Amino acid sequence: MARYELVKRSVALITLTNPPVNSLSSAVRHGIAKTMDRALSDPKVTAVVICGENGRFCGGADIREFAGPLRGPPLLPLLDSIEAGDKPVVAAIEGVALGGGLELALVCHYRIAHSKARLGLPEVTLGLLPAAGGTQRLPRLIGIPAALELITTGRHVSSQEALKLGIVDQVTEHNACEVAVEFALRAVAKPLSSRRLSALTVPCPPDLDALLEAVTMQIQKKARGVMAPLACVQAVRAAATMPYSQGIKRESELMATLFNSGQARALQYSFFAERTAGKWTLPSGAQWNDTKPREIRSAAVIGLGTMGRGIAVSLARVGISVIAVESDRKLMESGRQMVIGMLERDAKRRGVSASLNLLKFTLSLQDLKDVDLVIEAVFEDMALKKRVFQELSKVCRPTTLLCSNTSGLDVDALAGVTDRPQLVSGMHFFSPAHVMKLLEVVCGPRSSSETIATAMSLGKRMGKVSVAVGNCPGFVGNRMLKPYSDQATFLLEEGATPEQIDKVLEDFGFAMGVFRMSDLAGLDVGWRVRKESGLTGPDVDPKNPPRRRQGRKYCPIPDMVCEQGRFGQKTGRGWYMYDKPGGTNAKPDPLIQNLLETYRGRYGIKPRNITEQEIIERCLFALANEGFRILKDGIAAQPEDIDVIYQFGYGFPRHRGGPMFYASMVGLERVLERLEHYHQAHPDVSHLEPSPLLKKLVACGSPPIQKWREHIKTIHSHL
Ligand SMILES: C/C=C(\C)C(=O)SCCNC(=O)CCNC(=O)[C@H](O)C(C)(C)COP(=O)(O)OP(=O)(O)OC[C@H]1O[C@@H](n2cnc3c(N)ncnc32)[C@H](O)[C@@H]1OP(=O)(O)O
Repeated sequence: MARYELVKRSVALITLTNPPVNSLSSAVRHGIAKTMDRALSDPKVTAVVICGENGRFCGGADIREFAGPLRGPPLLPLLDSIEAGDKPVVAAIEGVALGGGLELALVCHYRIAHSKARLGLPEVTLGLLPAAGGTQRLPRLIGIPAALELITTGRHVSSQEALKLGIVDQVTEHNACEVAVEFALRAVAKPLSSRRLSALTVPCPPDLDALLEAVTMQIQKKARGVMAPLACVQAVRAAATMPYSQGIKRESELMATLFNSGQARALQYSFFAERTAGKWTLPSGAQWNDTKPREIRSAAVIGLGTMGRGIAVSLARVGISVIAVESDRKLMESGRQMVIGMLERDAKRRGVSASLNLLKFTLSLQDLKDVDLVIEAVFEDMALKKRVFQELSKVCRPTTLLCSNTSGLDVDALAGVTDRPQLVSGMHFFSPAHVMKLLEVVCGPRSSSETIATAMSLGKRMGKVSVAVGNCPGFVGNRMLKPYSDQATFLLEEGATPEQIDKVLEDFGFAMGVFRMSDLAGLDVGWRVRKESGLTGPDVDPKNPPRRRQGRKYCPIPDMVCEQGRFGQKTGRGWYMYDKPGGTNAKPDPLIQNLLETYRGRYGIKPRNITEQEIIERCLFALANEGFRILKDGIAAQPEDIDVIYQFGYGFPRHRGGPMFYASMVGLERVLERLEHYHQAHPDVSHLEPSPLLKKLVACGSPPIQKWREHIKTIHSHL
């Protein structure tokens, strides 16, 4: 796990060998301890270089080991002993030096980085802090403000930025290991005392308290309820105000509070969930690692509305040439201006030149005959989409992949009107498509494995977290949204207000409560869907009992809000009022309060006081309950997929892991018991009836989330 060689007769070269990222597993820590002892005790050795195999220095502690008891030498004393040694040690950083990997580099007396390397202390993103001396050494090296920023955000820096900050001594374009060996030979005669970071005093800014206060406030605003960044601030404060020996104790104490916290478990689960989601399997048995995606050089986007524009930008900025199609010249021209503006702003922010030459705008589908892939992003109307797919089938060459950005319509029905159903899939982007990281890749029953592999790989290339899902109304994300938002509107009937429900959800950690999110997305979209499905509007049978549709309980309040022309932020009025159309500053609106009171009066509903607990349980347990149904129906292959979708597409707080992980943390038995309780109180709300899979898992002793898959026997997997 750590290879030892003697090079240039007197330099001990220690290579970490734990692919793929050379994480500091117990075996690697053991290997470092053994090889360092050997180097320090061998009189032939005058200096040491530490590097990582396969061009990667070290990705930090082995996160998988956190779940078990500590084995092997603990990291902190091991690192302290490297720094205290009397032979110069040089870190040769290629690829990454992250977390414990950077802490290892910081105890080396010198650091050489390859020009393409990335460095950082991302522990905070795992609910932890850099507890192997990182919070004490980095401030001593680069000062409090810069260290505070890196430690509290976990941001990775390039080697060029690391050089500017003073984290590394040299950046090289050549083999960092060879450069480090030469560097080590030159360092032999030099004194080491000034190179031991723990011995340095911290350059402390005069306005330390104000700085720490400002950063704390920033964190509380941005990451409400998240513990780790606040603990990081306290650890850095210790570095600024205490000698190393005491600071390191404070670092350990703070780490102890974080290490076994639910937040740390959720964030570490989220790290692996994101990677698990990329590993899809289809019912045919084809999977991510045995199906080659097609190379996509050119693509077309049909429709230049909000979604189409964002999709065009996402494609062009990764070097794919894009033909954007509109049906109307005026719309095409305004779309062109907006796409160009978005690409220019994006390029400016990234310090690159905008790839405008990759864009072409047209009014004719005939121009698409040679593209590799088409993404249709027209209005959410099945008849219109079918016409587009029929036309594409005639126009595009037979090998062109045809994808729809539908947010919930039947992808197989679209495939059915084409001459190539195997080349059709859904690519459901989230708005704004050039910003939001989630992509649901919808596998129709006839989509080929190559089609899915290509859509997944294209998503990755565009920087998206892509998740393969099955084909059913709403797929995973929007199908689950229904019971969640239904519960929120039922709670309005019973006595809650939009701002009360949103506050509870935002305090839980959601980026936005359900009503603020609906105002942002536009209330008219759901209204149109409800009208089309006969739930509201003139087609509803007047003999229908009030507050019931299609045999189920129905809350018409969202329709009443829309009937008043309140479509959300864009109209300046929705569940809230805004300063102006397009405004974002949501204020409670007395008119909504009136509407709710009148409504309750009309139906004789006596408003009651609704607790925070009830809001959380009814909204979130109903959400997870639908997740269990989705798993049972084979629409998502694993709970991780659902959690990733909710984190990246719906603002579910990452430090809670996602709806399914949250249910597992609360305890499946408790979730079942509460759902049974609420279903008894609302027997006409089917979403509150506990799903068979939840019941089965509880009957099997509530296994950990990683084991749920073993209990899911889908009758027919859609994936
Ligand atoms: C106290 C705490 C201390 C001292 C710590 O050090 S906490 C760990 C801090 N380090 C990190 O947070 C780095 C985490 N890893 C990454 O950010 C990335 O993996 C990477 C930038 C190092 C590489 O990215 P990439 O090339 O895209 O590869 P993947 O992300 O797909 O990773 C490849 C596989 O390696 C597994 N992995 C990565 N890092 C670790 C780790 N530190 N411990 C355990 N396993 C790790 C990752 O899960 C992938 O596994 P598979 O999916 O292939 O099974």
